[in-house]
Amino acid sequence: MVRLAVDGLIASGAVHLVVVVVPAELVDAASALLSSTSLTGDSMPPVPVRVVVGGAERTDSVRAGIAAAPDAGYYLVHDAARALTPPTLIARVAAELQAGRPAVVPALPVVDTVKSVDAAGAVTGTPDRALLRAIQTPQGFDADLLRRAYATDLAATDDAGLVERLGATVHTVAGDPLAFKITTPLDLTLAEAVLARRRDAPADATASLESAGTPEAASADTTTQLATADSLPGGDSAQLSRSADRSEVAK
Ligand SMILES: C[C@](O)(CO)[C@H](O)COP(=O)(O)O
Repeated sequence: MVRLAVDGLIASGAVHLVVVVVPAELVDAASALLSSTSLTGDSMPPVPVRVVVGGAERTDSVRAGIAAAPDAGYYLVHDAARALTPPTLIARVAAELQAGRPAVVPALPVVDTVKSVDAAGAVTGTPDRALLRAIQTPQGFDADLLRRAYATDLAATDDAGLVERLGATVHTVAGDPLAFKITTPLDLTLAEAVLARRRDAPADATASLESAGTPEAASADTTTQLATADSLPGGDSAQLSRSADRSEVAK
């Protein structure tokens, strides 16, 4: 999953450096796994991949990743668990940063009705589904903004949550069903099916899967969608890829 996630970031053409954050005991294995990953198309320079040690919480790991790329102009924070994220989605997030957005996240409409509950499990409310979005990665940020967010002691389940607490506006772009988080055994079965189908019919596998979610996803997009993968201006952009260190990931 880490390898696929890093390959996707590089294939987007939008990154200059990838920092992979892993538990200490997996540094050697990750380094070996990724040693031949700094590959790009014929006309592009290779993208270096650095492996660094993370921390106990998501925020500790992202903080370590930021420290490993101190000169970046932009950061894309990505989950290795979203290993099948299409490079076009990564490029879409990067393009919005390039266009001047300080914080950009991929979003999909929510298909289930969502309820809040109290500690006893009793329903306390039903938020309007039309106003909800499921948020994916990579999440893109102006580097100074993300560094400021990480200079605080705030906690959140995603990086955009930290940036929101600073009062910054976070913009959404259309997410992609293929950027789903591979967390449960069922997710893994789906991921394997996607990869098998890609091997058997590379051209139409992704297209048909993407089209299943695209019209609704497009309606969630509050910004212009660009499908090109231009490099970001003004110095390095860095990718922080979370390690697949979740205990619930199926082995
Ligand atoms: C960042 C994220 O993928 C957005 O949906 C999600 O919050 C990550 O959660 P995790 O518990 O760290 O996997």
